[in-house]
Amino acid sequence: MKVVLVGYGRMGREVEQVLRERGHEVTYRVDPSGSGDAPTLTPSLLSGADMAIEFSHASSVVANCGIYVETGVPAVVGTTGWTDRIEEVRRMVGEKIGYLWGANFSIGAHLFFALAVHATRLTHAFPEYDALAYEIHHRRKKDSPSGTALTLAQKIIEASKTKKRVVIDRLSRAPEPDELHVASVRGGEVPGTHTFMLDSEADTVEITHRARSRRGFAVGAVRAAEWLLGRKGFFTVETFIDDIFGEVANV
Ligand SMILES: NC(=O)C1=CN([C@@H]2O[C@H](COP(=O)(O)OP(=O)(O)OC[C@H]3O[C@@H](n4cnc5c(N)ncnc54)[C@H](OP(=O)(O)O)[C@@H]3O)[C@@H](O)[C@H]2O)C=CC1
Ligand SMILES: O=C(O)C1=N[C@H](C(=O)O)C[C@H](O)C1
Repeated sequence: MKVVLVGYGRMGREVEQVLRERGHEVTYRVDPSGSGDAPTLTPSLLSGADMAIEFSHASSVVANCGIYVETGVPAVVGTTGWTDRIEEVRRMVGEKIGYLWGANFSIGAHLFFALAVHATRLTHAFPEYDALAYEIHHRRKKDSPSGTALTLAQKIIEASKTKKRVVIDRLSRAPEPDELHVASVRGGEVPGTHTFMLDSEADTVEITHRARSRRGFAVGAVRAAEWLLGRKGFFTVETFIDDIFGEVANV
């Protein structure tokens, strides 16, 4: 595949390495910081491209989607922090191009989601267990909570009989029993750690996904791009995971 990288920061560089290893070609790197070949995405940069892979900033996702649709180039998007506009993007995409978004492309994160959802269902019989979640990321991360934490929270709300709403950040009050509290910590170089906890008077059950590096995210994104080629419509990474690994993504 001839791939345009949109966003050439930590993830863009990692994706480039995986693309090379898997026999793909990077035709342009788009990044406003001066580290790429061009500062912003334009339709001409996508000419002749088979795919765009975007790890950029939340503020650019919707405008870039318009350019993918205009040029007919499919895109895999890993950028987080913009899902308040997901329905707008879904409508823009329609059946015109293939567009796949995921908050976390690492396979282990999807095993983590599946385990957390299963554990939540098991606690239907044990209401003494309360659920909570927290995530830790490097000091340069711009969005909070992480896209992965928000995705996890949505899945837990759907699976839980008690938790109905997500509350984030610092609470200056006690959470209500139907609120799932999701907290974020930022610092150091942590590539991404997410913990789901079930806690009772007797004990604690913890499920953690801890990325060792960004490689797992990048491999997943490139595999998702290979999967997307030739497909049309708006997909999330769960569809791709489900397709290649069976029911893991949707237990
Ligand atoms: N789905 C997944 O598996 C993963 C998702 N992510 C997400 O990916 C995103 C990027 O992460 P990461 O690479 O660590 O961040 P970085 O800050 O290292 O890289 C993002 C780059 O995108 C650039 N950028 C900003 N606006 C645009 C634009 N309009 N067009 C092209 N490039 C742009 C930034 O430039 P500048 O700094 O000048 O603004 C920056 O160089 C984040 O939203 C993060 O949460 C990260 C890891 C895994
Ligand atoms: O910004 C990051 O680094 C990461 N962002 C994604 C998220 O917001 O969930 C995925 C991963 O945790 C790394």
